[in-house]
Amino acid sequence: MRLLEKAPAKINLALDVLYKRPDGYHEVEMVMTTVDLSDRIELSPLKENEIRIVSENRFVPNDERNLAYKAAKLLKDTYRINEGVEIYMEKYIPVAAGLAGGSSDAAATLRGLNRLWDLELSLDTLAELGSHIGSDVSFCVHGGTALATGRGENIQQLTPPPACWVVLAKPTVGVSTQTIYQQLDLNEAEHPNIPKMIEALDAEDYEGICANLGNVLEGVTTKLHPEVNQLKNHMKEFGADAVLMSGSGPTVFGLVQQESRAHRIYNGLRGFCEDVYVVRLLGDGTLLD
Ligand SMILES: C[C@](O)(CO)[C@H](O)COP(=O)(O)OP(=O)(O)OC[C@H]1O[C@@H](n2ccc(N)nc2=O)[C@H](O)[C@@H]1O
Ligand SMILES: Nc1ncnc2c1ncn2[C@@H]1O[C@H](COP(=O)(O)OP(=O)(O)OP(=O)(O)O)[C@@H](O)[C@H]1O
Repeated sequence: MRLLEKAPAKINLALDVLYKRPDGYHEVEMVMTTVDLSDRIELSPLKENEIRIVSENRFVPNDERNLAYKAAKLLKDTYRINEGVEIYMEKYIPVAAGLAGGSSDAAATLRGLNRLWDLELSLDTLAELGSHIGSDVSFCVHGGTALATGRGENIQQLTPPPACWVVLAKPTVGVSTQTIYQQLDLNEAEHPNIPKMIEALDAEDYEGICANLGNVLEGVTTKLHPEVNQLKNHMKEFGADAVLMSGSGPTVFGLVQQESRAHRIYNGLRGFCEDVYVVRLLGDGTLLD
C-alpha cells in the first residue's frame, strides 16, 4: 500500500517574542496559517526494517538529518514498530525559506504513518510528538489557522482569515533561524498586537488583518539582508494590500484580494526574484483532510 500526504507551507501573520527562556528558546506568540504551496509525501512499506528517504532536491538531506526521517524514527521508537518505510518527497516549498517546509514534511510523515501503521493516535498526540522534532511541527500537524504559544508547541485553533491571494517571494539569501533569534534585541524590537490580530480574524475583517500584520524578527533579518526590505517595497509598489516577512525569513509575503492584482505583482517581481509564487490561503485546513 502506498499512501500520500500533502505538506503545506505556513506563513506567520503575526509573530511576537515575549522573552528569552532559561533553556535558550524564546517564548513566542504567533498567529500562523497554512497556504496552498505544498510538498508531496509518499509513504510505502519496505521489507527491510529501516527508514529510507528519497528526494530529488539537492538541498534536502536524505539521511537521519531529514525532519521526516526524525518523525518516522520517533514514531517507530515510541510505539516499538518493527516495520520499514520509504519516504519519497517531492519538494515544492523552497528550502530554508521561513515557510516551515521541513517541519511540514515531518508533520505529514507523522499523520501518514499514523494511518499506514494503524496507530489511531489523535492529532494532539501527534502534535506533542512533533514538538520534539522542531518548534513549528506541532502547528504543521494541525494546519489551518492557529495561535501558537510556548516555544511554538501550544496550539489553539483560530477563525481562519477570509479567502485571499498570497504572493510569496524568496530572496536568494540563506537565513539561520537560530542566528536571527540570537540577534534579537527585545528592547529595540517592534511588537505586533496579537489580540488585535485575533479580533480581526474573529470579525472576518480583511483590512484589520492587513493592518495588524507584524513580525518581531523582521528587523533582525532585514538588518542582515537588506534585500528583504527591497522585496517588501517592490511588493507594495506593485499593489499588495499588506506585506510581511514570514518566520525568520527570508521569504516575504503579500496579501491581495483580487487574483488579477496577485498576477500583476507576480509578473513585476519576476524581474527581481527567481522564487515567486501566487497561492491561496488554506486557512481552514481543508486540504489536510
Ligand atoms: C521562526 C519560526 O519558524 C516561526 O514560525 C519558529 O519560531 C522556528 O521554528 P523551527 O524552525 O521549527 O525552530 P527549531 O528547529 O525548534 O529551533 C531552531 C532554533 O531557533 C531558536 N528558537 C526557535 C523557536 C523558539 N521559540 N525560540 C528559539 O529561540 C533556537 O535557537 C533553536 O535552536
Ligand atoms: N524535509 C526537509 N525539507 C527541507 N529541509 C530539510 C528537511 N529536513 C531537514 N532539512 C534541513 O532543514 C533546514 C531548514 O529547512 P526548512 O525548509 O524546514 O526551513 P524553514 O522553512 O526556514 O523552517 P522554519 O520556517 O520552520 O524555520 C534545511 O537547510 C535542510 O538542510
